[in-house]
Amino acid sequence: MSSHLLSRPLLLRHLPSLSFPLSNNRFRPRRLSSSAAVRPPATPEPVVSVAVSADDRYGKKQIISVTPQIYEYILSNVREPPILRELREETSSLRGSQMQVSPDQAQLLAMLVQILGARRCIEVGVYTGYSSLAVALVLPDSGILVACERDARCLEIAKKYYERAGVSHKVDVKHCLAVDALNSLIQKGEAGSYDYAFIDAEKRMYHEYFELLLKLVRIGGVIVVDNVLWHGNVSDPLVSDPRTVSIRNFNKKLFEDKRINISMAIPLFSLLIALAMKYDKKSGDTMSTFPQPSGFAENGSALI
Ligand SMILES: C[S@@+](CC[C@H](N)C(=O)[O-])C[C@H]1O[C@@H](n2cnc3c(N)ncnc32)[C@H](O)[C@@H]1O
Repeated sequence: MSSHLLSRPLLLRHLPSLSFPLSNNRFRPRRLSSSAAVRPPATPEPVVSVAVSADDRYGKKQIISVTPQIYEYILSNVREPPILRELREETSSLRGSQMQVSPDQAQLLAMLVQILGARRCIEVGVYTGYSSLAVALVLPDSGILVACERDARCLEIAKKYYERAGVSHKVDVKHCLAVDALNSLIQKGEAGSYDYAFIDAEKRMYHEYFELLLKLVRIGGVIVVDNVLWHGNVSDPLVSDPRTVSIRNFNKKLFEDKRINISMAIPLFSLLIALAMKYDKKSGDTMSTFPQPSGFAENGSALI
């Protein structure tokens, strides 16, 4: 999240072009070659591109870049509920299917909700419902997820899956512009009553969504923001299309915002999630207001 970090380009130490058979989970790539067949090397080679900061003061801390093979491995370690898999597969043939969060991201969002002990959640940008269903599945029966989406056809699919998963009673679908839905929640007196929010809609509206959601979440509540790297474009000063500029400015604003604690996490390909936890200005405390996560003991979570 830090503009300090962003201002220091990462050096990418990488192997030559690599290709990865997606079905093979072993960490051994094949080098691309102009000649025909290439024998696999006798000894295993490192398979990852490694990035280190150009600034020596970060030491030799290395960050691996996620190759298709590594990503395949991550995906093979996701416990994706069958109903989510069905929704993902139905969505895969639709226009915009690349927009839905990946199974590993959905698993993380669901775990965050569980760790928070969240009962009241908001999602801005539902599409066909993958991330919202992942959250609704782990909410307690009395929990509620306000799901904001402007596209009626997407919502039909989402509602079908909420129904099939038996979570419809936990999802309050708002078919309208997200800003209108959020303003109406504030007008109804619901400010400070939500535990968790996920922003995943129009990139140039991130500032507006964030300000409204910051009113709606409680102290210690968490706002998760998708796509804050925007395909890596935010770190490239030569890229200046409106969406990139908007997300770059948004990241800077969050970094400087004293009302929240922040963390930029989970780099997967071009995606990166930012977390903002609402801060208590008076006590400087975000933790003391956390409720005990309900059902935590029987549904133990492991963050690995
Ligand atoms: C990236 S997709 C959401 C993906 C979803 N979170 C998932 O994991 O499946 C963004 C969605 O936001 C919706 N959207 C964009 N602008 C919106 C707005 N102003 N109000 C409500 N929904 C909006 C789009 O119609 C689209 O379905």
